[in-house]
Amino acid sequence: MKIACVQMDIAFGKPETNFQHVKEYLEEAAGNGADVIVLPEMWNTGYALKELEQLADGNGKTVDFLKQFAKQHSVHIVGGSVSTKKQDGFYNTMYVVDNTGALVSEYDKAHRFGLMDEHIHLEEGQSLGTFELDGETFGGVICYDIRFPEWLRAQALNGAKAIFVPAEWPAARIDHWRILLQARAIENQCFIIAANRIGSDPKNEFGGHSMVIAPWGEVRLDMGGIEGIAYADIDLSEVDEVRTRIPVFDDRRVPLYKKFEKSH
Ligand SMILES: NC(=O)CCC(=O)C(=O)O
Repeated sequence: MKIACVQMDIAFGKPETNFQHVKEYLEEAAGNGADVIVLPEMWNTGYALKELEQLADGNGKTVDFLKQFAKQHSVHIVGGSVSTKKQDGFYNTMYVVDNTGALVSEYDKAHRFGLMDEHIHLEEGQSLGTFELDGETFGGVICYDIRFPEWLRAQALNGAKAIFVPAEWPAARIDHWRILLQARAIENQCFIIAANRIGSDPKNEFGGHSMVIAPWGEVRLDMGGIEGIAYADIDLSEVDEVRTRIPVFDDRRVPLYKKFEKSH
C-alpha cells in the first residue's frame, strides 16, 4: 500500500485558498500512484476558531470534494480534518473516503486541546474512528488524541492495523510528537501514519515531521521541515508478524487492570 503524506502550510481563515492548495497536492499524489493520501488537521480554516460561524464547513462541501476526487482518481483519501458546523455546534472532523468515492468514516476529534482553545469553540466527538479500506481495518485519531494511549489502544483492540494521525502540532513540542507517535506504534504493534502541517498562524509555529512508523517502532518516513508530499510503502502483514513475535495482546491482564481502575 503506497501512502502519500501531505505536509503543507495552511492559510489562516482562508478555506478557498486551502481547497485549491489541497487539490494540487491530491493531484500530484494521485499522479504518482498513491493508494492512500493523508492530509493534515483543520486544513480548511486552520485554527481560526473565532470565525467558525462564517468559515466552518456546514454544507458538505469537503465530503463532496473528497468523494468526487477519490472516485475520479481511484484513490483512498484520509481527509485530514476540517472544521465543520453540525446541528449542535462546531467539530474538528476527519472524513475518510475510499477509492470508489464512498464515505467510510466521519470521526470527530475526541479530546479537545485547551492550549489552542478547542474546549471553548468545539464539541467533543463520540465515535471510535475505525474504518475499513480494501478489507482491512484502520484507525484514525486527530493530533492531541495521541496523548491518550487508551484511545489508540481501543482502536487497535477493534482491529486497527494502521492508525492515521492528521495534526497541527506546534514546533515547540515536536519532541513529544515524535516520541508519542513512536510509543503508540510500539505499544499497539501497528503502523502509525501521521501528517502534520508546517508554517505558522497568529499563535503558533508548526513543526512538520510527518511520519510513518512501523509496528516494531522504526521510523520509515520523517519529512522534517520540508513542505510537500512524501511516500512510504506499508505491508500490513508486518503487524501480524510483530504481534506473533511479542504477543502483547494475548498477554494483557484485563481483570487486573479493571480491579485497580480509577476515573482520575
Ligand atoms: N492541534 C492539537 O491538537 C495540538 C496538540 C498539541 O500541540 C499537544 O501538545 O498535544
